[in-house]
Amino acid sequence: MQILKLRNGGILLYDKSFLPAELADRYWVELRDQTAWEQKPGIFGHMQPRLIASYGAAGISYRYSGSDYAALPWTSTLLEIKRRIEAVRGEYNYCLLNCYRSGKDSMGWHADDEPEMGDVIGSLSLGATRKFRIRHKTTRETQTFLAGHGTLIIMAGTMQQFWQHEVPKTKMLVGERINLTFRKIARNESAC
Ligand SMILES: O=C(O)CCC(=O)C(=O)O
Ligand SMILES: [Fe+2]
Repeated sequence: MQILKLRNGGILLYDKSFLPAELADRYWVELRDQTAWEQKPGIFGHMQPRLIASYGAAGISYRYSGSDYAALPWTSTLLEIKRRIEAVRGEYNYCLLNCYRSGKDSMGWHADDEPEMGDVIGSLSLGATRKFRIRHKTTRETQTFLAGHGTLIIMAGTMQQFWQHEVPKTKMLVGERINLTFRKIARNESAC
């Protein structure tokens, strides 16, 4: 496990081989086959270039790219993975899953800095290896990490305030990748 201290108090934990291969294989098959994958429109009405699904505690929903995603109830696979990541750092009540079907699927530069979002986000990758890049919002300093089968990346500290991250498209022939981001979302008490 590498612990990187980034500019302005960002913290990134990187463990390339967090999961043993057999366990990563089992989670990969279960999540690929048992997740309620959907493709959703993004902010400009185009479809997002990936499939998504969200799971979590009862009553948790998450606003993202202008849409509200009510969490489906936790599955035993997701609870097992959540416990493993919580043993490293964080405490989570929500998981957003992304499926990148090929090198054409991607996620653009963003920060998960919504006010209701906790500052520790645990991200597990399965399947094809893709680049996960981070960029400082003002200095534009950039670092690239390889997120492969069983890689854990935890973003913590002030990372979402000062840094953005992306999964760029690639022209290389790559297979499917599933990424899970575990988050802690504050309940919206004043929902009307
Ligand atoms: O796929 C990844 O590694 C990143 C996913 C991500 O940044 C997000 O879901 O907000
Ligand atoms: Fe993100």
